[in-house]
Amino acid sequence: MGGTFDPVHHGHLVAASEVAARFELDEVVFVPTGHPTFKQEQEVTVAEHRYLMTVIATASNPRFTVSRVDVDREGLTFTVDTLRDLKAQRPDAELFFITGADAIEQILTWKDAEELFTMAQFVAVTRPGHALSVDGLPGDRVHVLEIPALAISSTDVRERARAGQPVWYLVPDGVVQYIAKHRLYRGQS
Ligand SMILES: Nc1ncnc2c1ncn2[C@@H]1O[C@H](COP(=O)(O)OP(=O)(O)OP(=O)(O)O)[C@@H](O)[C@H]1O
Ligand SMILES: O=C(O)c1ccc[n+]([C@@H]2O[C@H](COP(=O)([O-])O)[C@@H](O)[C@H]2O)c1
Repeated sequence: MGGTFDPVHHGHLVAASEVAARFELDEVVFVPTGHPTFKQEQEVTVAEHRYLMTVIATASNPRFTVSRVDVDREGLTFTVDTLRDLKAQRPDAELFFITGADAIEQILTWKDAEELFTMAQFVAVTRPGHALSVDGLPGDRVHVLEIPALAISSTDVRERARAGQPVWYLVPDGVVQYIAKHRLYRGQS
């Protein structure tokens, strides 16, 4: 599952858990972006903080891991590179890339979009506030999964933290504490 995870929240974790159960996945690899290509206009928290919060959030689940491939790669983050790197590390694995409804909607504008579908299957999960459409995408490589609706976004968590509002129960407890300890999101939205 790729994401900017700024910060990781329970919407991400439920999506990963649901897809893992439905598709009987051995492992869900969370891949925080290095420099997200579609978020160049906005301030994004340094990758190391986002990576560490993702490690904290996933630590208790034996099937969840976190990869540094995008964080450690120079330049903008493209999923075609993510999948290439993951495949090189796990040559025998069948890859599924998990996305929410908003992300899958844009996938045809991603770099090397056609090639992506040859490298992995895609699982598009429902997300409150976003219509889930996979029209025009290859039906044999793109799956749709309805998951419990959690109307949580990283944007909302950042805005709450900045406003001094609680973020308990929107993100894992360790992430609440990490945000407070490092005084994240105090000066941005
Ligand atoms: N509440 C949610 N339910 C289902 N999928 C989600 C949810 N939140 C995020 N996702 C999906 O997780 C992936 C990573 O999302 P991302 O890290 O950009 O979080 P975000 O909450 O959308 O962040 P932001 O508000 O900063 O844009 C995307 O594919 C996104 O669609
Ligand atoms: O490869 C691309 O062109 C591309 C363009 C936009 C987003 N993505 C990926 O989609 C995932 C979610 O991205 P974001 O910006 O919504 O956090 C993340 O893994 C990104 O690397 C990938």
